[in-house]
Formats: sequence, structure tokens, C-alpha cells
Amino acid sequence: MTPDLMEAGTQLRQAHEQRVNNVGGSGGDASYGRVARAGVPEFAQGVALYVDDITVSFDGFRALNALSLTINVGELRCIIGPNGAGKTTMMDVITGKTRPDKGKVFFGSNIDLLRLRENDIAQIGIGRKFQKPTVYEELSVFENLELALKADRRVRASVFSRLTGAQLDRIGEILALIHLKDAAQRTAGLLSHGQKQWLEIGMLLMQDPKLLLLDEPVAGMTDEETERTAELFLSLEGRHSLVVVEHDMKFVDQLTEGRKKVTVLHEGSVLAEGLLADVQANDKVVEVYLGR
Ligand SMILES: Nc1ncnc2c1ncn2[C@@H]1O[C@H](COP(=O)(O)OP(=O)(O)OP(=O)(O)O)[C@@H](O)[C@H]1O
Repeated sequence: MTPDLMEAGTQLRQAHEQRVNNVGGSGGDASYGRVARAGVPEFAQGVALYVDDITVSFDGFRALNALSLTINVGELRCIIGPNGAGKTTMMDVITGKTRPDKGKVFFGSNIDLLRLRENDIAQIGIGRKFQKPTVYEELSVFENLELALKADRRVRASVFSRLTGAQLDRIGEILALIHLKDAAQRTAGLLSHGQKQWLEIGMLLMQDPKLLLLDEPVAGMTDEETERTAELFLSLEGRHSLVVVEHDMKFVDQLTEGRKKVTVLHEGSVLAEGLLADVQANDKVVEVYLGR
């Protein structure tokens, strides 16, 4: 969930509590247009994300060690690697949660992500999905998507304003994409684990991110849910760039379709990059990760 979405959710909850407690009546018709835009990314050169020579140290320990990688526009890239390889730290740097000691991170060819705050990074088109689903359990599936739409500063809607026809259509489109059309009115807390994950992905998609960062999206899913998630990601490829951190090799195999590159991280650097079959046959990769 993005920081803005949390803020919107808090407002909605506060309004609900105020109604329940019958305290005052003015309500909080807050708008989301108050922060200046951080810039519009330029993708003409075909690069969505450029990470160059990033080092992050925690008390002298290098969680990332001169990490460099490039994700192209519309690319679906799987990142694999053993526990502690630095995958989460890499996402933390891209999303502004952790500041590196050195290096460069650009979104498109022009946006220096290291100069932006976490909130701004979410607003310029980078969506992040953490491993655990974070949806508003007490709201319906539809309301969760509605909230995500209204938390988008570009929409400039208040949490309490009515949806336009186009916005309703957009929610319908996303509901179909995440296989939750028939569950639109269901309380999110009653969904299965896999459905909650899809709902959160749907909430990210409401803001139409150019780049989606997905941390172990199929952990805890059934085989069928995993398969459907692969189909969903494959349908997003091209329109969005996706970076998927995953340990489930069957899922990675489905996503890469025998032709896409995967990146193997180890000790904060890229250990290998190439087709899944090739990295699976790489002695160094087998030694530190796949062979264990
Ligand atoms: N805030 C922190 N303070 C100290 N050490 C940290 C911090 N965050 C991460 N680390 C260390 O940095 C290394 C990289 O951690 P990170 O979580 O990025 O790895 P990962 O590849 O995501 O692992 P996993 O697959 O288990 O999620 C680990 O050794 C971790 O203990």
C-alpha cells in the first residue's frame, strides 16, 4: 500500500468513527492536490529503471554492494537470490525508503529517484507490493479500489466525492483483470489470501503505475492462484514494467516463458543474469542458491 493510500484510508476511517460517535458534522473533505508534482518520467530511450553502482551499508555491513541493473520499458524481470541477498533493500532504495551511500537510481531517463521523497515516488508511477497483503479488511473489494483511485493525487478527488462514469468503468476493468468481478461487494477481510493479494495489486493498478515492484507475490498462494497470478502479470507486461522478486522457481519459469532474462542477486550484487535455464545451470548460482 502506498503512503498516500494509507492517508486516504485513515481519513475514511476517521470519518466513519466521527459518524459513529456523532461528533460534529463538517466532515473532512480533504483534497489530494496539495503537493507539487515531482516530474514526468521520460521513457523515449526505452529504459524504465536505471540502477547504477548502488551501495547500502548498515553499520558497516554492505546489504547492497555496487549493485547495477537496468529494467526496460514494458519488461517483466524476475529477481531471484538467497535470503539476505539484498532484494528487499534494493526495492527500499528504489522507493525512497532507504538512502544509499552511493550510486544512481533513475526512473526513465530524467527522474533522479534519490532526490525524491517516498510519497512523491509513489505518485510519479512506481507502485510497490509488499509480501503481506495490506488491504482495508473492513471495506468491500469495490471500496478498496475506489479508495485507491481517490488516493491518486492526479485524480484530485476527495474521499467523499462521487465516482464519474469513467472511474466506474476503470474499477470494473480492474475487477475483471484481478478475477474479483463476482466478489466486488464482498468484505475484503473475507477473501482468500490469494484474492487479497490480487486486490492489493488491483489497488496499485488503479493508479496506473509505469513500474510495479512485487515482493514474493505468490508466497502462500495455492497452485491455482499462483497460475492465475502468472497470467495476470503476463497480461500487464508491455503496458507496465514489472520487477518480481520471487523464490518460487515454477512461477518464475511461467513468467519468463523460456525467453526472458532473470537476475540473480547475491551479497548485494548481481551474481548472474540470463535465461532461467542458463542461470539454473550456472555453477556459482547453484552453489549459493539453487543447489541448497
Ligand atoms: N535495517 C537494517 N539494518 C541492518 N541490517 C539490515 C537492515 N535491512 C537489511 N539488513 C541486512 O541486509 C541484508 C540484505 O537484506 P534484504 O532484506 O535486502 O535481503 P533479501 O534478499 O530481501 O532477503 P529475503 O529473501 O530473506 O527477503 C541482510 O543481511 C539483512 O539482515
